[in-house]
Amino acid sequence: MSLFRQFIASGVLVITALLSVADALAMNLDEIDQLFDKIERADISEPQAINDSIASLEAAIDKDDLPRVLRLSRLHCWNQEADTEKKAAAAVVYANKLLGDPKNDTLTRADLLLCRGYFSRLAGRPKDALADYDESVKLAYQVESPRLIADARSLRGAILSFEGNFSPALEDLITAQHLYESLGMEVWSLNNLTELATSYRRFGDPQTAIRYYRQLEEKYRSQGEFNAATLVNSEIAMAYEAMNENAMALEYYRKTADYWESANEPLAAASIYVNMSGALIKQGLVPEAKQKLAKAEQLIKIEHAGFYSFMKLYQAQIALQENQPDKALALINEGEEAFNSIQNKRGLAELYTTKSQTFAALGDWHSAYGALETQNRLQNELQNQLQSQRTTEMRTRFDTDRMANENRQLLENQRLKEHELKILQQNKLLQLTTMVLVLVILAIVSVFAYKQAQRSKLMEHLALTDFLTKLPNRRHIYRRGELCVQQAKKQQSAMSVILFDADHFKKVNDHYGHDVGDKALVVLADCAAAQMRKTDMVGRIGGEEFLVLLPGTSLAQAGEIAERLRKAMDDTDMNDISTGLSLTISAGVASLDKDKSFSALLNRADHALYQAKAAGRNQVVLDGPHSLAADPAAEI
Ligand SMILES: Nc1nc2c(ncn2[C@@H]2O[C@H](COP(=O)(O)OP(=O)(O)OP(=O)(O)O)[C@@H](O)[C@H]2O)c(=O)[nH]1
Repeated sequence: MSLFRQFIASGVLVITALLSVADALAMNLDEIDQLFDKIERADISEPQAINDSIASLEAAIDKDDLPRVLRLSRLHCWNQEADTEKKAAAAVVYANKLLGDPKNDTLTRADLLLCRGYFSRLAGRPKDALADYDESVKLAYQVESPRLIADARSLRGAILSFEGNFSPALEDLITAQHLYESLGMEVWSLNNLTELATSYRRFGDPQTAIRYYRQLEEKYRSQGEFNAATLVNSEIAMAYEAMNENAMALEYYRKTADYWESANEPLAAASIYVNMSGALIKQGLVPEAKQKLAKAEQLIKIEHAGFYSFMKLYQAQIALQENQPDKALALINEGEEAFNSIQNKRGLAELYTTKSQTFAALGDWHSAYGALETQNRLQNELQNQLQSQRTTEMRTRFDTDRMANENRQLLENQRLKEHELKILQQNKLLQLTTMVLVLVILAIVSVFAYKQAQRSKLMEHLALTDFLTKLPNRRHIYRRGELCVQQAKKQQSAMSVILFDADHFKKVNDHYGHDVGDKALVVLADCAAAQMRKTDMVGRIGGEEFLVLLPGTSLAQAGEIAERLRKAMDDTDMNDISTGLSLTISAGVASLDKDKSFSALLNRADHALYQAKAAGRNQVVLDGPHSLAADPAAEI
């Protein structure tokens, strides 16, 4: 029984161990995935912390775990340095190498293309970047990954917006915005919102831009990201200026410039001074504008073409107001060159207005008229552009509902896929647990069945065995007797029985006690069993009465056997059991006759035994003289 208990205990242990191994494994993979998520969501932003996390992922990921190996490869791609064009170009080469891996799945390929495009743009190759972004968006939709679609469309939107291609830019950026917000990816959502707001500003919708910028500023300030909040402030100032709300613009410019001064970022402050001067001049605050431009001039050089061009324009406007048209014209020429180099039409249009006024101040009416014509042409071009942009805006806004619907569908699909995956994983664990449980139950049932069979066998043995002598009991030997008779009849062979009984056993009990009587019976049983062949059977059929079955044995042979037994018993020394104890037996022998029934055979043996007793005991009597003559086996 203790073995059985041990077995159950070990079964329970196996289940517990298996479950805890599965648990530990899942925990480990969970931690790996959580770390991936953190890095990808930009929840970890310190470069050193990112490198450390990637190193620990490298150590933890099994090299046969392909999905995670590929996820790590994508992370490696994005983690390349690109603070110079040279480094960005090296990152493109690295991305190319990763893209060459034949084990890449579609999702990985899409992400690596995006990564290569990103570094191509930083390396000054916007066309390559756009081609990669296009391909990446296509693949991201194929694999229906909302995260990747958001990334690809955000990056593509930014580049399209920069190139002035507003319709597709807004569609990309709005889609990415919905997705990032739905996925709860805050850092990327804010990043994308900045692009979106700037696109609206560039596109001629400063009100919408300001609405987004204000959301961003609030968010950045609440997160303590003051540099980012200040960058947004300067965008707000520019948007107000575009709306001709110069007082508001100035308020934001001042706030921004003060921040960069106190943060010891003089170049950033200088660029704000340039932008600020335009609003100051429009507000009639010329001396302050002059003072700010003087400060800016110390740091803003020709390579900062965007600011340099406006700096020259504003300086020219001041020179003109101060009645110095020659100086103004020289400044205008420098500014014009810079505006042309960056193809800034809006700046050029403003510059040509000042140029026309300057020529007029110089009395050169012809050139003044020419400049005015150029200004008109530029203005018309800008107007037309604005018109087509308005149409674009209408279309994009109209399409917003469609984009939102598409995104909802996409996210729903993603949610379903994740749900299915979860169920699949749970099912696997369930299958494993069920298998283990079934095995354990089978083992337990087998042990039970085995034990039960053993017990039944024992019960049967006990039911057929005499408890004292361990010989077959009456039921057993009678059943065997019937079988032997049937077999003998079938085979036409002889069969005999000896029925023997201890003599005056009552006296033994009375004189020596019941215990001694028991022991004497055991000696008698052992003696009889020892005398017999394997095919014979001795059984105890009553208190001190025994039966011997002798298949294939004639009456005469049986008589001899009975005599041998009688003699053996008579010779047995029983002083070991009790001094002076001796025991004899009387036996009746009968052999299978015409009647051919076991009970008839027994009756005749019983009759012979009765005769042996009557004749004085300690003797063997064969069943009547007729039987000897009639016994066919006797002739064998
Ligand atoms: N010790 C012991 N005695 C038993 C057992 N079974 C029966 N007896 C006794 O055996 C005795 C049989 O007595 P009887 O039937 O009178 O026969 P007997 O004394 O042997 O006389 P004969 O058979 O005529 O020689 C009885 O006293 C029973 O109590 C047993 O298992 N153990």
